[in-house]
Amino acid sequence: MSAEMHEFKDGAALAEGLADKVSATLSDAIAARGRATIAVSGGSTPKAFFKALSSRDIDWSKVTVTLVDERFVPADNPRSNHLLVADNLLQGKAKAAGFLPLYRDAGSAEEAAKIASADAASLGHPFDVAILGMGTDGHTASFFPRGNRLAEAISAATPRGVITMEAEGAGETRLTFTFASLQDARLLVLHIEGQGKKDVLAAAQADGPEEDMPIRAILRRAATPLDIYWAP
Ligand SMILES: O=C(O)[C@H](O)[C@@H](O)[C@H](O)[C@H](O)COP(=O)(O)O
Repeated sequence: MSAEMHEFKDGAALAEGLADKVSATLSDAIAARGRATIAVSGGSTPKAFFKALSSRDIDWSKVTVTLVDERFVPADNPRSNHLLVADNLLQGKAKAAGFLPLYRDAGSAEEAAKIASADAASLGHPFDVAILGMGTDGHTASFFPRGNRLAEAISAATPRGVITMEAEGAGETRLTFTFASLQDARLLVLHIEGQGKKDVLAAAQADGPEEDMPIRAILRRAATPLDIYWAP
C-alpha cells in the first residue's frame, strides 16, 4: 500500500501541521455527515498534537473522540490513555466533544471489550480520523509482537470492534480496536518522532513477517493510504 511522508522541522511544527490536517478533516466530516469521529493513540508522542488540536475552531459538540487502544485500568490511573486525552485534548474548545472510553468498570477486560465494541458500532464506520503511534518494537495500537491475540487482531477476517490483548512488556491487559476498525479510516495517520522511529519504520517497510513488526499490517494492507507525520 502507498504511504506519504510529511516531514517537519521539529515536534512543535509537526503538532501544528497535524492539527491543521485533522481539524480540516473533522470539519469536512461534520459538513458532509453532521458529525465526526476520531480515534487517537496514547504514549508520549501525541501530547503536543493534542494541545494544538484542542484549540482549533471546529464544532466540537459534533465530534466523538475515542482511543485506538487502552490499558485495562480506570481513568484515574496515571497509565490510562483516557486520562492523557482528558488532560491534553478534551480541554479548551475541545471540551465540548464526546468521549467514548474503551475501559469499562466491568468484571473482566473481555466484558469491557464487548461493551466498548457495541458502543463503537453505534458511532458508525469508518472512523473519520485514526491517529496511530508506533513503538520501537514495531507495534501499533496494541498489536504487539507475540501478543496473545495478535493474529486475530490483525486478521482482515476479524470484524470491527475492540478485543483484549496481553503481551510481555505491555504491562496491563490492553483493549484495542482491531485492524478492521482502523485500516479504512478516512484519514489514517502514523504519527512518529525521532530518528530512531524513522529507522524502525524503514525496517518495517522491508520484507519480513507482519507478526515480527505488526505495523506492517497497516503499511501493507490498510485500505486507506497511510499518511506518515514525522519530525526529528
Ligand atoms: O497507548 C499506547 O501506548 C499506544 O497506543 C502505543 O501504541 C503507542 O502509540 C506507542 O507505543 C508509541 O508510544 P510513544 O509515543 O510513547 O513512543
